[in-house]
Amino acid sequence: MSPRSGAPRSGGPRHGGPRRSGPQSGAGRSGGPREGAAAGDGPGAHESSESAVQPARRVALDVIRAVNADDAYANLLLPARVRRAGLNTADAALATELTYGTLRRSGYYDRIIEMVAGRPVAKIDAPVRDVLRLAAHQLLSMRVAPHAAVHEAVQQVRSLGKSSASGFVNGVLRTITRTDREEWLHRVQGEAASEDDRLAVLHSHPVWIIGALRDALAAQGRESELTYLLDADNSPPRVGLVALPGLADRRTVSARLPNTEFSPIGLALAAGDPLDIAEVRAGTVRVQDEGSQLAALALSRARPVAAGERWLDLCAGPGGKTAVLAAEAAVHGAVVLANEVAPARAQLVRNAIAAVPGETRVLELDGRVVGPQNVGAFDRVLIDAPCTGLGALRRRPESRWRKSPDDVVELTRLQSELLESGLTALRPGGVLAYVTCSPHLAETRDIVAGALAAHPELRQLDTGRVLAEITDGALPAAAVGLAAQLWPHRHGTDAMFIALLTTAAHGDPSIETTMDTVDDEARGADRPDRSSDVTP
Ligand SMILES: C[S@@+](CC[C@H](N)C(=O)[O-])C[C@H]1O[C@@H](n2cnc3c(N)ncnc32)[C@H](O)[C@@H]1O
Repeated sequence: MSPRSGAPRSGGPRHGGPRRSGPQSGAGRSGGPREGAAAGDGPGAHESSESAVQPARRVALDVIRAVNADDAYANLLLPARVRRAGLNTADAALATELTYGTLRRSGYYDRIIEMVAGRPVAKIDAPVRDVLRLAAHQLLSMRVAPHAAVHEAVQQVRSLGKSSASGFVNGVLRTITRTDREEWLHRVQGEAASEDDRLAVLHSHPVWIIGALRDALAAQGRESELTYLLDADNSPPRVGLVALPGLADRRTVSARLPNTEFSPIGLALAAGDPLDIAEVRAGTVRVQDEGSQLAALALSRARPVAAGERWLDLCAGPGGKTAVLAAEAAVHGAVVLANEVAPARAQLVRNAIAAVPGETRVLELDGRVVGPQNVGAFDRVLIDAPCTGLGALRRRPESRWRKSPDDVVELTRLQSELLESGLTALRPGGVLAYVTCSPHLAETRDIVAGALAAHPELRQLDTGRVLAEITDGALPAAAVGLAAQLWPHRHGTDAMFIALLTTAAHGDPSIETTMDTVDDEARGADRPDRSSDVTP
């Protein structure tokens, strides 16, 4: 079966600092346009230029500045800025494309800016650099008239109090417009130091992430799909909604919205504000990626629920999966305990489950202590572990540039400890779902293999089979061993990894009928040394 996403799109660069100081293009060779003084150029010019900037571009630059200068999150800040600016629907869509597109592809644009300017982007004044990236996105990836993009960029740099850099901005951007997009792609690829570097620049992912994604696809025999995945990471995700079981009837809502392809409780929102939907305002329909829905259902539907079961959601914030689990539990007379270490996120969990009847308590503990305090107390446990989020790059445009291989090292330690705690909390014969929104093998396969190696009594359930039942056989090619790996390019979901584990409880027939064979390979018998996975 071929991947779902369409033809590859252009774009993409690497993160981080300068790699090339030497100019490559004609303009670069001659030293490139001069940036001028970096400091503010006088108050009066600033205000009048600001009002001259088109509102969507003003909002986009504002958000990009906050992301790059203050570590803000675009997906959180943009909606607030759009509201504050009172943008109409068309301008809001434009601001979103400008912001997300620029942040995602800034690595690619940086390489071109470096070629033209004749210096590393790190040596360009940060606000000026952001103006250049925003304009480069319009010139290289959007259908914006070049003169409009250049003119607005010059106005923007003035509005930032950097009038002396306006000639530099004008020069760099005009030089970019003189070469067509295909030729830029060609030139940038010609500069690449290796095949992974070429893909990194072309698809705007850091090189170490290219390697991690390649390894994860290869584990499924799908390495050839890498460029489809990279393209999908650069494409806006569709908005998915979940109709909480027992609280919202998907058939009623789907009279207005189409069902999603795989999740039996999912709906797709093609356009518009989810808050325009009454059920969303009531909290019975929620925004949620289809992959997250399937992860929660894999646990709640792994086997029939007995009334009175106790379920634990150990890393619950902000509560998307808790809401599904709590709704499922309420239907069957089970009870959920949620836990989230960050108090603000624990509050989001409480908000997420406000519409769900029943008493779902939310603790605010380090998940590593919850197991030892509740030995064998839960029938089902969800460990939706903190992870690099490499499977959700579509949603968080800046995140790929913020993560590093060091994060993998730190996170994998925490993931193992949280899984250990969850296993301690699991009653013999109970079911545990280990889930990440990352396909990185060190965070997925290796964590599960470590647990299997440490606990001879532990077994893997056939997650692919459980998902096949949930989706009525519709989910293609998700199995990776006895676990499951979803993909943006293949399933249109975030790249969720799901592994179902159980301990064999003597005489528990429900386990014997759902349990597949033990995956000895996953236990680590022939496990390759993955330590190299976390180096760039
Ligand atoms: C991937 S997110 C969970 C997403 C959530 N299940 C949902 O569907 O909305 C991981 C969560 O684990 C939390 N976390 C990180 N370290 C933790 C710890 N030691 N104990 C418990 N939670 C932790 C993070 O704050 C984050 O909210």
